Amino acid sequence: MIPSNPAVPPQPDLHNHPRPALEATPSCSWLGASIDLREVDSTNAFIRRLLEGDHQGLWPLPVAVWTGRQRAGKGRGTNFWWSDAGTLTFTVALDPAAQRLRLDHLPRLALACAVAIVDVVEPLAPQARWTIRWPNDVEANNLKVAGILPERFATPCGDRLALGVGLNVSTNWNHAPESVRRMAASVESIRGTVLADQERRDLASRLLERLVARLTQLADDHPDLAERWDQLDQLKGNRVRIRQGERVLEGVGGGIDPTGALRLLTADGSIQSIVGGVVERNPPHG
Ligand SMILES: O=C(O)CCCC[C@@H]1SC[C@@H]2NC(=O)N[C@@H]21
Repeated sequence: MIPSNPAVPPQPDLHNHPRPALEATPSCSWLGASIDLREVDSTNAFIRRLLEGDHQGLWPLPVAVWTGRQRAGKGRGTNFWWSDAGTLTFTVALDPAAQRLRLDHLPRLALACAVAIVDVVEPLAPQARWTIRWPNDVEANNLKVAGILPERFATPCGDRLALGVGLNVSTNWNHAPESVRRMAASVESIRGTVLADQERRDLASRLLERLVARLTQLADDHPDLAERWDQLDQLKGNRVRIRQGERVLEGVGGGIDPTGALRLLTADGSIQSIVGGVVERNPPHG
C-alpha cells in the first residue's frame, strides 16, 4: 500500500520474491548468550522477566534476545511498536558496570545505539539523508527506520540495562496501521532495491559490532561519539515542540550536547537543556 503522506514518494514493492530470513543469531564474542525466539510479547519485556527471574544471576551478560514477531512491541512511554519479520528486532541486556557505564551515561545510551545503527545502514543507502531524531529514532529522509527503547531495571544483582532495537530492514507495510505507514520506512524502501542476501545475513552481526564500538566510546567519553550524534541531529535549526506531560516547550533545535541533552533555543533568547519528553512531529510554524 502507498503511504498517504503526499511528501512521501511511493515505496517500491520489494516483497514479491522469497529471501533468507534476517539472521538473528549472529556470532559475536561480546555476547555471553543469544536467545532466538520465533515469537514473544516484547523482547524488552522478555529480558525484564529474565533479569528479574529466579536464575537472574546465572545469565552471562550481555545477553541478546531476538525475535521474528512481537505480539506487544513497546515504544517509548505508552506507545506501541509495530513491526513484522522484515524488522530486525532484539534487545540486549547489559551489566553497566561490566561495560564501564556510569549513571550519567544512561541518557546517552539510545544516542550511542542510534549512531551505531547509522554506521551500519548509511553505507546500504548512501543517497538518503540519515538522521537521528532525538532522543531515540533513526530516520532516513524524515521517515522512521529504527526505534530504540532503553530501559533500566533494578535487580538483586544490581542495576541492569536493556537496549531494545527495532530496525526496519525489509518491513512489509501492507498490514501496518495507517499511522505507522505514514511515518515509517525500511532500509530497503529507502534504498529502492532489495539488499543482497549476504548484506541481510551480515546486518545483525555488523550492528552488534558497531554497538560494541560505540558503547566503548560512550564509556570512554570519546568526543567522536558526541560529535557524530550532533552531526546527525535532525532537529538542529528546525522548529521543535516538546511535550513533557502537561508542559509544552517550543523553540528551535540547537544541537545535542555531549551529555545527550537537546539544546532548545527559545523565543526569549535562552537556551534550555532538555533531557526528556516527546518531540512532536510537524510542529506549527510561527
Ligand atoms: O520508537 C520507539 O518508541 C522505540 C521502539 C523500540 C522498539 C524495540 S523492538 C525490540 C524491543 N522490544 C520492544 O518491545 N521494543 C523494542
